[in-house]
Amino acid sequence: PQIRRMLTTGVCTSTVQLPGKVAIVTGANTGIGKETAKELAQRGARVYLACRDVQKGELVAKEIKGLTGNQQVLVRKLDLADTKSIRAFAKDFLAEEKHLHILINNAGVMMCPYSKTADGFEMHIGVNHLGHFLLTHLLLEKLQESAPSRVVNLSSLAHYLGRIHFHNLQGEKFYSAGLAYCHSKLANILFTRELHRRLKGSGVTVYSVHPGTVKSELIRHSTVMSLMWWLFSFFIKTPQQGAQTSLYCAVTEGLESLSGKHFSDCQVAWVSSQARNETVARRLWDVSCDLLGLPVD
Ligand SMILES: NC(=O)C1=CN([C@@H]2O[C@H](COP(=O)(O)OP(=O)(O)OC[C@H]3O[C@@H](n4cnc5c(N)ncnc54)[C@H](OP(=O)(O)O)[C@@H]3O)[C@@H](O)[C@H]2O)C=CC1
Ligand SMILES: CC1=C(/C=C/C(C)=C/C=C/C(C)=C/C=O)C(C)(C)CCC1
Repeated sequence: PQIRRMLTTGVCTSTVQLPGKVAIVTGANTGIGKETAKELAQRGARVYLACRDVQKGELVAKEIKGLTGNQQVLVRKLDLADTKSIRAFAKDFLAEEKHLHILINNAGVMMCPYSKTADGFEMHIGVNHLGHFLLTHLLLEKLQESAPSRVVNLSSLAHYLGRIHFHNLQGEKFYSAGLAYCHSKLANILFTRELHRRLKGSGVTVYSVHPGTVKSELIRHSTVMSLMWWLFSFFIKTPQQGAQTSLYCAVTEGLESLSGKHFSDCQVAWVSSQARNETVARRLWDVSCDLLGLPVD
């Protein structure tokens, strides 16, 4: 029980309510994203569930509306493995909403066999990093207009094993499904830090998060991980516990001075030396813009 307590700590104790606030949670139809969306709805926000499978999203929206009594839970199609879908999602959202206060870049894939997104990006870097990079870019003006506003990027402790191999960003020269995930989670932290640097003074703050080791569908591509999760299920967080740090970064008052930082168990957490490399962060930003056809500034 003591080990369990140690591995499942971190509760967002903020009582902040969110009436009139607008939030987007990517990958909100299951796991950590679903619980994050539920807690935001519970606090009165209008929550967009950005899901690649709208049917799954609608079932979850119905469940959240029933549980929270908040009818402002909307489902929109977003496939982060397709830049056309990301652009369509952003276009419709910008036409529909005057504000965006909270963007939770939560969706993710782990250890999938080598595959590519619709635009030819390796799946981990494509969905976990480039997809969210483009989405955030397209919504940035709205976030700035709605300041104070926040961006929360789901990363992982796994970033420690990550490296940004600029000569092999798409895994074409060598590929390991496990490491590809780690590289993409490192990219999430570098993006957080660089976005924070660029947004200083704008009222938009940015945080990266390790949610803990959480029982979810993330391990769906790995039999070994599935077995470990099953064996150690007593020690790992529930999705509701896993959502606490995202929620903490999204709502806690007075967190502005910690923009750019990485959080775990609702506290600032240490990151690897690669994740602190400003030169790599700037280069990754430029390369990402280049790959996505965004102007490099
Ligand atoms: N679980 C854990 O132990 C840890 C999780 N994390 C991070 O937390 C985040 C949430 O993961 P978790 O809840 O555990 O995992 P789940 O697999 O349970 O949820 C992932 C979500 O991402 C969605 N998703 C996957 N690919 C796409 C895509 N192309 N476009 C849009 N949505 C997509 C999934 O949709 P669908 O259901 O349709 O597949 C699902 O809703 C991830 O970023 C993960 O890296 C970090 C550290 C540990
Ligand atoms: C060794 C060990 C564990 C394994 C943890 C692992 C392997 C975590 C992997 C996390 C990942 C992949 C995060 C995703 O981003 C448990 C289950 C905590 C129980 C205690 C002993």
